[in-house]
Amino acid sequence: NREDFYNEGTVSYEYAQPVPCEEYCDNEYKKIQKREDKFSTPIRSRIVETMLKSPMFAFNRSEPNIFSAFRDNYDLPLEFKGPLKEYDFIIVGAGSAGSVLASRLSERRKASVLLLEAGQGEAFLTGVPILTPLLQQTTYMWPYLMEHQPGVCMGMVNERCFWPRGKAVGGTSVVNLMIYTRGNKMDWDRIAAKGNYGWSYDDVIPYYIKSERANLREFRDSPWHGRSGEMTVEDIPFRSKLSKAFLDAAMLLGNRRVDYNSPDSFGFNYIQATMSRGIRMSSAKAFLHNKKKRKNLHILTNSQVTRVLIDPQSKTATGVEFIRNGQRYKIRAKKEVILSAGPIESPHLLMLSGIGPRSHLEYMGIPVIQDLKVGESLYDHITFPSIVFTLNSTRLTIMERKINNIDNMVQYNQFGDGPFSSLAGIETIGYIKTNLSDEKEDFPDLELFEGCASFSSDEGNAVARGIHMADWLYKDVYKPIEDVESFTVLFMLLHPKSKGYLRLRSKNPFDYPKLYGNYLTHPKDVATMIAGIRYIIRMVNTPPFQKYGATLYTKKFPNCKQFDFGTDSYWECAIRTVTMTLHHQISTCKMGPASDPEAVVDPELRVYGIKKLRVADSSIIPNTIAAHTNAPAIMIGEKCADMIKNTWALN
Ligand SMILES: Cc1cc2nc3c(=O)[nH]c(=O)nc-3n(C[C@H](O)[C@H](O)[C@H](O)COP(=O)(O)OP(=O)(O)OC[C@H]3O[C@@H](n4cnc5c(N)ncnc54)[C@H](O)[C@@H]3O)c2cc1C
Repeated sequence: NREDFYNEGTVSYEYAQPVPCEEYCDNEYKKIQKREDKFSTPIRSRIVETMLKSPMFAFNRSEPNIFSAFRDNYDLPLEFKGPLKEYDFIIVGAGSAGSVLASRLSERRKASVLLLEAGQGEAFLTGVPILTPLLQQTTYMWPYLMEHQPGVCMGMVNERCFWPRGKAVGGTSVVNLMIYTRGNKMDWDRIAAKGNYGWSYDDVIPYYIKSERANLREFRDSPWHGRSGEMTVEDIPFRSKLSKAFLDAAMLLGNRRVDYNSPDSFGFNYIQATMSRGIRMSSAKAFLHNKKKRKNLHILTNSQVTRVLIDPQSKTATGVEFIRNGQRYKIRAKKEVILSAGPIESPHLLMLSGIGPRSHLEYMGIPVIQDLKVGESLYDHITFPSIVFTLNSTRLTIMERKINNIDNMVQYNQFGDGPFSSLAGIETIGYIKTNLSDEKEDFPDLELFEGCASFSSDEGNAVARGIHMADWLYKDVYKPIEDVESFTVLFMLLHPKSKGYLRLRSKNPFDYPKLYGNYLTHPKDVATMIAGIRYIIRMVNTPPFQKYGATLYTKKFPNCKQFDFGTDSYWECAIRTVTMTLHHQISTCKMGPASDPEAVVDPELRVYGIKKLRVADSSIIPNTIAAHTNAPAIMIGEKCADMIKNTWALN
C-alpha cells in the first residue's frame, strides 16, 4: 500500500502542487503542439489502410490518429493521486537510456524514482517494423531541423536536413530502425585511453550483455551475448534473396562473415535487431512495462522539463521544473537529478539551467552557474541513400504495392514474420576499411548495409517523405522507377572529421535549439563517401547480384546535370544533394577527464562543478563509434545505474 513507499523510501510523502506559471506554460505548450502537428502529415500508406480494415481496429474507431490506437498507459500506481513533492532520484527522459536507468534504480525499494517524459506511451502500430519510416511523420517525434548549411541537404525541403528524435516513453527506441550494434572494440578502448576510466571494451561489454536476451540462430552459444536480460535481440524473421547476395558478394571481395557484436567485428552478417518475434522491442517495453506497478517508480508522461533547479551558492542540483497539462510543477530530488533527455535536449536543458559556454549564456540572458562547453561538440553519422539498382527479376524487394495483401498481414499477425517484419528493407550489415584510411589495424571507416527497397518502393510516401526529400527531386529521379523492382546499398561514414555544434535559439525552453551539422566540411569525409559508393558498385557487379540482373540506376540528379555521371564531381554533387543523417548525434555533453577542456561530464557522468547532477544518454559519447547508438545508450543507462547505486550504497 501507499505506506510502503513512505516507510521504505527516504522522502516525505506529500503531493506536489502546481506553482504559479507566468510564462512558458499553456500558450507555449499549445504552440509546440501546433508546430509538431504541422510536421505530422496525414499518413499515406497502403499497408496502414489494409491494417485499418482488420477487425482489431474496428474496436478502436474512436481514435482519430491510427498511430495512437492501443496506446500504452503509464498511470501512477493506484495508491497515488499525483506526483509527490520530493523523490530520491529524478530522471528526465524515458528514452533508451532513461528507461533502463529508472528500472534499475527502482529495483531498490528504498529508492524512490520519478521518471519524467515529454512524450506519451507507444502504440500498437509503432511496433510493426515495416511501418517504421512512417513514424517520422507522426507526433512520436521531436521534429528538429538542422540549420541551413549551404552545399549540403540540397535535395531536401528548403535545403534543410530533418533531424527527428523520438518523443515517447521509450524515446528514440520507439521510432528507430532496431539495428543492434555495440561499436568496435577499439572504439571503446580508445575512449578509455583518453582518460575515461571504466569505459574500455572489457568494462562496457558486461553491461551490454546484462540487458540482452539474445535469440540469434548463428550465435546460440556465443559468450558475447546475454540470454537473461530484458532487451530481446533477434534475427529479423524476413530475409530477401538480396540479403544472401550481399553477403556472398562481400565474401567474394575478400571479407569475412563475423559476429559484428563480438570483439572480432570486422566483417559482414545479417542484422541483429531489437525485436521480439517480429515486433519492436523498445526500451520502454523491455525495461518499464512490467515495472509499472512498482510503488517507488512514478512515470509521468506529457511532462516537459523546462530546467534543472540548481542552488547557485552551493552549486547543487535540487530538483526540476516541468510543465504538465499547462501547469508548472517544481519537484525536489533528495539525492540526484539525472538528465537522459538525449543528445539535443540534455544539452538544451543544461544551458537553460545556467550550465554552458559563458559568453553564449550571457548573450541569451541566462545567469551563468557553471561555464562548460555544453553543445560545443556534435558528431553525427551520415549516409548517401541514393545508390539505387534496378532488377530484372521479380519478388526480390519489398515493393509496397506487391507486399500489401491480406496474406502478408495474416502471416505477420499470426507468426510475426513475412515482409511486414522487415526493418523497412534493411537486412545485412558489414564493416570495411577504404584505402583512404590511415589506420593500420582492422579499424573500419565505413559500415555498409543492404536494403531490399529503394525510395521508389513505397512510391515516395514513407521513406522520402520521412526524410523531407523535396518533391522536385523525387518526381524527377525516383518516380520513373516506381513500377520497377529496385534496391539500395547504403554506407555509414563511421568517423567523420567534420564536427558540428548546438546553440540555444532563445531562453524559451519550448524553442528548439539551433543545430549545426557542419556536414562534409572536411574534404576527407567527401572522399571516403565516394570510395564507399565505388565499393558498393563493385559489390553489386559480382555474380551473386548479377544473376538477378542488378543494374546501377544512372538517372542524374537534375541539379547535378553539369557533371558526367559516375565521376567524382558527380558523386560529390549527389552526396551534397541527398545528405542524410542516420540520427546518431552524440558528444553534446561530452564525457572526458578533468584535463579535457571540452568535457561536460566526468567518467562517472557527473556534471563538472555541479553536485548531484549527472547526464546519462547518448550525448556523453565523446567521439565517433562504429555503431548505431541505441545499444550504446542502453549500455550507458545500465552503467550509470551501477555508478549511482555505488554512490548511494544501494547495492
Ligand atoms: C529515425 C531513427 C532511426 C534510428 N535507427 C537506429 C537503429 O536502427 N539502431 C540504433 O542503434 N540506433 C538508431 N537510431 C538512434 C538511436 O535510437 C538513438 O541514438 C538512441 O535511442 C538515443 O537514446 P538516448 O537515451 O540518448 O535518447 P532518447 O532515446 O532520444 O531519449 C530521450 C528522451 O527524453 C525525452 N525528453 C527530451 N527532452 C525532454 C524534456 N525536456 N522533458 C522530458 N522529457 C524529455 C524524449 O522525449 C525522449 O523520450 C535511430 C534514430 C532515429 C531518429
